[in-house]
Amino acid sequence: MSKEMGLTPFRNEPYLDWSDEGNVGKLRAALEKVGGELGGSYPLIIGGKPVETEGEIVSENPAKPSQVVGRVGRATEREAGMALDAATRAFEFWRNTPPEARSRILLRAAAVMRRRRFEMIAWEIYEGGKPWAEADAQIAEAIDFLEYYAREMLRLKDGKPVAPFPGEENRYFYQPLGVGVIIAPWNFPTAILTGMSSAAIVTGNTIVMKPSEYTSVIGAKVAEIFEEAGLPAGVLNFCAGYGSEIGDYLVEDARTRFISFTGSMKTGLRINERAARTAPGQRWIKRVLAEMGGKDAIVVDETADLEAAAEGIAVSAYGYAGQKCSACSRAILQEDIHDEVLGRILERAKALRVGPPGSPEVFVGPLISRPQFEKVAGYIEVGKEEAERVLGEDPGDPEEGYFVSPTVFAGADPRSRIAQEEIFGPVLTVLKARDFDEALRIANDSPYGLTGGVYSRDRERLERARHEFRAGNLYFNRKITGALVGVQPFGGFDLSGTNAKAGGPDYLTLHMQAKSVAERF
Ligand SMILES: NC(=O)c1ccc[n+]([C@@H]2O[C@H](COP(=O)([O-])OP(=O)(O)OC[C@H]3O[C@@H](n4cnc5c(N)ncnc54)[C@H](O)[C@@H]3O)[C@@H](O)[C@H]2O)c1
Ligand SMILES: N[C@@H](CCC=O)C(=O)O
Repeated sequence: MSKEMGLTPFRNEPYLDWSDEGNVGKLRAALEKVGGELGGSYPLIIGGKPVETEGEIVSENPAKPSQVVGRVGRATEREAGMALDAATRAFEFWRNTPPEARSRILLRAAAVMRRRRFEMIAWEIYEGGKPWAEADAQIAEAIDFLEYYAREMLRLKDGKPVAPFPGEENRYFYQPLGVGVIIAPWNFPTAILTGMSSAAIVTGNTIVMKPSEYTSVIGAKVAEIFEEAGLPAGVLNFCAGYGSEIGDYLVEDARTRFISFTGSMKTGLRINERAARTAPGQRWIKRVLAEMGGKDAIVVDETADLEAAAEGIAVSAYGYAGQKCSACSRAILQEDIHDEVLGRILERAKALRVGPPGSPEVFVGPLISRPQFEKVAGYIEVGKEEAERVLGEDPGDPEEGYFVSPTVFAGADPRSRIAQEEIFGPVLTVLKARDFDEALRIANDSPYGLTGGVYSRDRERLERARHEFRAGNLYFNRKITGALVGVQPFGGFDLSGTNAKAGGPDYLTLHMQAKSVAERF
């Protein structure tokens, strides 16, 4: 147990206080320092050695697309194959490395991340377009994953008790799986990449780590932090590349034992299908963890604190410009309070500062990329056909940054596209329901089931929602984003994914196989 190593119990890393001038000064200094490092080159790292590639990924600042954040190696199938080989070789020693030693690497990585916190926040701002508080929350969450999984491994290292049987010793314990392919999205480029990678590593697996093509510089920094923490060569192989170029190859290869993916439903389902086929020479059924999108709803009834509801909806809808799988994209308001809550949402949304994340007051930064900007702009056109746009403007010139202002559509049909499809931008669809029954029915009328919320003071309704609201992460009388590691294990139902519950007590076991050993004396 963690007590054996003298560890304090897990506690979430506190967020930085941006009203503290000291923190503001430190971040400005980090932004300047990192600003001087923009445009640098980052090779792949395979088996601990830098590997140059013919092509490159040119990563840009979404708030200023002409600014190159960095140039990162762009793996082809050749380098992806090299990475799988290196991970396969490293598995031979890493699987036998004591769990305590593996946990120590995570603890050390957390310490390195803490020391480099302002620098990492700065990279999040430049490459991810994150407002300050969001960028900071990313690094805090990454630290949390490292600290939490280090302790979880110590809890699980000796397995679990089984029923005693006369004349025998019976043991039940866990062993690593093998080579894992880690495929991450761009929207939580430090936290999710660190979380998925550290869980795989601490359980004794070796990995090929593929960050999103939009945030590959941050991927290189995360790899660097693990190296600085003393992770042996070959355990983590940094293999940046385009999903369309190396994704299928990594998923289908016989050397791959498991895939840990976070991203869109479309890609997740593709991975799931391809991983199910048995490649020649493959000796296992591949395991797939696929955490995917959402079309998350908040229901407000007539008993609710309407002020709190409007605040929770606005924060959940527009934080990081709505680019969270947990974002509120549907507000379902009972008809007797609909107009009042809508009015309060509009008030709040209008007051949000939109722009390049140059100061702590900016709440809505840019969308991540031109394709994402075009996708959201397209949905705004769809929304204008399907409902009434009561807030928002047509997006401006993408050459000036991928900005879209907070947008609200009202009067939509719950079956319309803007009420059914994941938009992944600062676009909220407000729906009207006759009563709580209808509100819950509308909330559940989605192929997704990631997050959800209810604002109500009615105990009976809350208890009903507790069981009937189809969401892996359900919140009452608060915002529906910002799940905390160890506190709200994260992962959805239905087509939101495999319900892996990152940051929870079952997560690490998904990266291992359990063994029963019986010895008769
Ligand atoms: N449920 C969660 O925990 C969670 C968390 C964050 C984001 N998301 C979801 O992620 C999506 C946004 O992320 P995104 O745009 O990066 O998603 P995406 O599916 O486009 O890409 C995710 C990753 O998959 C890779 N990829 C693309 N094609 C592939 C293929 N054929 N094989 C293997 N890998 C491939 C990409 O290169 C990237 O690294 C949203 O839908 C969001 O809801 C979910
Ligand atoms: N875990 C994050 C969402 C991750 C997906 O984008 C939250 O709870 O807001």
